[in-house]
Amino acid sequence: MAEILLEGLSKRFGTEEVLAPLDLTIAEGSFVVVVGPSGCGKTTLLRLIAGLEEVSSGRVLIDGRDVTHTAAAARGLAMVFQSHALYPHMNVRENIGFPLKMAGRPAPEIAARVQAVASQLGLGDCLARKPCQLSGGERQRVAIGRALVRAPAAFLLDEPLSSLDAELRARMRLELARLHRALRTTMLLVTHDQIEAMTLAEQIVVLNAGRVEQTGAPLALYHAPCNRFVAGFLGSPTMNFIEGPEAERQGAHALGIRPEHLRVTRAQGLWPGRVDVIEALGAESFLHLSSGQGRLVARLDGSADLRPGETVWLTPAPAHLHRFDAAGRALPQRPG
Ligand SMILES: Nc1ncnc2c1ncn2[C@@H]1O[C@H](COP(=O)(O)OP(=O)(O)OP(=O)(O)O)[C@@H](O)[C@H]1O
Repeated sequence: MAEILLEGLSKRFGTEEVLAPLDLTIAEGSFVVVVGPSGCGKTTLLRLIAGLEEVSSGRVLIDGRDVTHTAAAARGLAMVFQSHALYPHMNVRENIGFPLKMAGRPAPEIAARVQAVASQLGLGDCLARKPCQLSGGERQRVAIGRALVRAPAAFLLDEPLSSLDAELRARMRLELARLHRALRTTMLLVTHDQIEAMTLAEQIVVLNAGRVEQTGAPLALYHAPCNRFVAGFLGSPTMNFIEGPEAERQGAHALGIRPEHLRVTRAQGLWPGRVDVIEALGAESFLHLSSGQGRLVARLDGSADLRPGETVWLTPAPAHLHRFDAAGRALPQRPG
């Protein structure tokens, strides 16, 4: 287990700055998720930490040791990639044991370590199988096992779930969370999937165009985003944004209200609206509405007793109304 400290870490490719200098502490044993849109620099950040890319400035410290110019293999970190890249001709036992074999460890030690890791990951019954005889989730666990067998100080995971289908991804999310709880090894995962970030992270780092927008606990960011980018990036369906006279009346350039905080009633409320489409999912429904404030989405528990075309009233919950200035920065909540 290790603490990873980044100090003023930055990266330029030629004249293009893909990561502005960033400071970040990844506490020992924690699960940190870096989330951001495609091309924002997530993979580059992992590669800098892993030692697969030279930094342009700044330092990487692992447990207080400056490893900025240390070779990747000597950093004691394990990187797990999107493509699990198992050796197809080797069985699970050989795949997991491969790094120890390469390191010239004696056969009895390899056998014992592989056995221990496989039972930790619930792979004890699959040791003789080849990758093509495994499910996607099992393959993923073998890839993690191969990293785990070297007892890494920390795991760096680059979109490890993105090649899986939706159902398996949801299952593997849970498995990763369980695994982290069992191992308590420091994990840094990068993803463009905000649901993965919200459900896995103890701490989220929102990255946008090479800059850290905000860092914090998932729900802290969800409820108190520091700007419009973070507000719009976290949450699904996304936050409703309202500009124009209504926002100005409330002393802001834009208002933000999440779908679950927009009340829909037949009795008079704040803004009139019309139901365009209802997405009924059973446990919840999403109402797509037209109003003088633009198109809005509201979330209701259960099914809605409403029909498309119906006129309704919309009222945002005042305690959950976000206000943003013209630069997109969050303004303080209005008292009352
Ligand atoms: N070796 C390189 N040379 C030049 N530019 C690069 C190189 N590697 C990455 N980039 C650029 O740096 C930026 C960040 O890339 P990076 O792969 O870190 O983004 P990402 O957030 O991981 O994206 P994605 O989610 O699509 O994988 C991109 O604009 C990319 O084109």
